[in-house]
Amino acid sequence: MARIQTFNKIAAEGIALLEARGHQVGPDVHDPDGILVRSAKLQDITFGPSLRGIARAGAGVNNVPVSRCTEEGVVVFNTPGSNANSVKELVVAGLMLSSRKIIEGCQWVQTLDPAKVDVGKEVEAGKSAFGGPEIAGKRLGVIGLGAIGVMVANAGISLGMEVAGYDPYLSVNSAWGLSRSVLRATSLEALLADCDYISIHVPLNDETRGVINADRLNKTKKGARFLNFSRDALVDDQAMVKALKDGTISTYVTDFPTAALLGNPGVIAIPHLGASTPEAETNSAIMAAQQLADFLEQGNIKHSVNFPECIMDGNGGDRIILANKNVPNMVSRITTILAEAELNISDMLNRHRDDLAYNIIDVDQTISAATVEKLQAIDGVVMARVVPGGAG
Ligand SMILES: NC(=O)c1ccc[n+]([C@@H]2O[C@H](COP(=O)([O-])OP(=O)(O)OC[C@H]3O[C@@H](n4cnc5c(N)ncnc54)[C@H](O)[C@@H]3O)[C@@H](O)[C@H]2O)c1
Ligand SMILES: O=C(O)[C@H](O)COP(=O)(O)O
Repeated sequence: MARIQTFNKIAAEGIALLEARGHQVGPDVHDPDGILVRSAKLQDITFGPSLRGIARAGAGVNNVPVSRCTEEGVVVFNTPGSNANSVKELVVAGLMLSSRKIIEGCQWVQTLDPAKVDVGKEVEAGKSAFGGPEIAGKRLGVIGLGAIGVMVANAGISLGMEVAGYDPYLSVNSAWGLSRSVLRATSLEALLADCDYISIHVPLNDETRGVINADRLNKTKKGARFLNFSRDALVDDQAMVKALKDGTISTYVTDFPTAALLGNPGVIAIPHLGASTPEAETNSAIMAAQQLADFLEQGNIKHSVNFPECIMDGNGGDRIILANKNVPNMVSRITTILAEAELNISDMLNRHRDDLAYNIIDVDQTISAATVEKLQAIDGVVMARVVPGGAG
């Protein structure tokens, strides 16, 4: 049994999956082996020595101190694509809201006093103040063509838009899913200069922080509508407010409101609702719970953002999982210690990702605590554990 601490309300299906597998789950669990989280910030949390994995039920991991986790041998998971449809649907709504003055119009209708005016007559007389263009035939630029960006780009095509995409790291999987009608923008600047509607779908990291800055906004097509359903810090708020004031951007739709944006005309601020559908919450919770349980029970790693993918069927005997710096001679040092302990390796898988290697090693005999200690003491070993319950 593992102890799993939750840091947000996680959909019941995910909790049930873990409990059905015999794990203790909840917000008050102490000394956790695993953490299950949505958007709660974990940067200021000190992790105890028992922690082995963190599963983010969702896509963005900027709330998790991933580098620190890697150094401490903690595997971080996310759930790619689990909430993409939910976000895509809200982006489609955002396109409409950015184009037609639906929110202002609805707010105005609520101000009409039926005791004083004929509401139907007043609506017909006043509606011309709330018109706006159709999106069909206009050009949509999608920055980042991952799980969400591909769906948004394809939805744009279905809605009769011309769509251009920009993603220097486009995966083969995304390329397969992308409509052939989507044009390739040669650069971010070219996309910004050419598009009437722009939607950004990239992770927040050191490369993308502030990617939409004053310089790029100055080069953006006059009157463009900008949608941000990714993260607040991708966009320089002050520069966006200025662009809204001078008409460079006509509407900024964001799922990540900040103090600097509130009260500015042209801002449509949504309270981070992109993934708030029962379908997305259930999908994400189940995927996160499954991945965390598979890792804690068997050492298998799927959809980690800091460890390599590594999955091996067990043989029913003891299993060691071990992470080490990806430098020469590590495997021989590990296997030497196992040989000295007279352990026969029945199966072994070694994978690496950047500077980190991860090993799953099944042996025919029982592994002693002393052997694990020797493995942990090898210079360059970040983490070594016997998976409780063996590799069956
Ligand atoms: N509003 C919400 O509730 C909500 C929900 C899910 C995800 N998100 C945000 O959306 C982001 C994207 O989610 P996803 O599921 O599509 O992730 P994803 O990993 O499937 O796709 C991200 C894409 O961005 C691309 N990319 C990375 N750096 C880039 C750059 N500098 N320029 C252009 N493209 C770049 C990658 O190649 C990848 O194709 C998440 O990281 C998260 O921050 C928000
Ligand atoms: O990155 C994500 O998956 C989204 O921002 C969703 O966040 P949430 O799980 O807090 O709704």
